[in-house]
Amino acid sequence: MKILKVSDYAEMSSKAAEFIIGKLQHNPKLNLGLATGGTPVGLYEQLVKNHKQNNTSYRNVTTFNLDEYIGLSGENPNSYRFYMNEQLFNHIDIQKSNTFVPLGDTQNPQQFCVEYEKLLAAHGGVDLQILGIGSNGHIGFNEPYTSFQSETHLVELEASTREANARFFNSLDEVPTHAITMGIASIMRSKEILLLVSGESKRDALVQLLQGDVNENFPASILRTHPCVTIIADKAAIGKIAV
Ligand SMILES: N[C@@H]1[C@@H](O)[C@H](O)[C@@H](COP(=O)(O)O)O[C@@H]1O
Repeated sequence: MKILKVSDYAEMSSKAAEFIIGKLQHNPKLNLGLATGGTPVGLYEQLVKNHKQNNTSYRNVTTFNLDEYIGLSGENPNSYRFYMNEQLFNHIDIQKSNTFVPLGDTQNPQQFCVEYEKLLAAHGGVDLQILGIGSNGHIGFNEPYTSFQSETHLVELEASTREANARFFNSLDEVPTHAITMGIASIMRSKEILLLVSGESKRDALVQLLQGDVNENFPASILRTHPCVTIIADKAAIGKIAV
């Protein structure tokens, strides 16, 4: 794993944007795996800014999002589909039909998961996957003890994850209890992974990722076994960790 140390959230976001734009210049048909949550908001802002200033094109890009809450339609402002449209897709020249986010209001989540996995394979998989990390080490919505062999599946969210994400909802009760997420094996099939880590609240998770064992009790630890991972972490997240 390569680790790039940056001063703060703003620098993490601009370095991550530069990283993606560099990949797009080599491969305008990039299959880009996207994450939601607070961490990549600044990155998406930078991508939008760059698109406006430099005309970087996403016309031939296909995107796959990691996860979505069960029970929320794409029109619900708390859905990850809505988030992606607002933060990124509505402001760049991507074809909406090439943007895939799991369907939170699907009638048949199990079947949907199988189809999503097929869709990823049919497109030749993800070239570059953007990831954030939960403080318990979750990636996507793969909570601790998720099998490293898992593919896209339905999950029950941990109380700590629902509490961490309650800040986006009116109350904790409104946070869905379940989600669809790409599995650990699905994420690990990406050719390349870019993990963004910002803030003191992620420091313990970063220590565990860099220094702990590769173990299903800490899902992100599997990234240590991937051949091409870059971590961009800010000073607040790194603290005194030797990197
Ligand atoms: N499902 C998302 C993840 O994809 C995200 O990376 C992580 C960290 O979120 P944040 O960036 O808001 O700290 O938790 C959320 O629950």
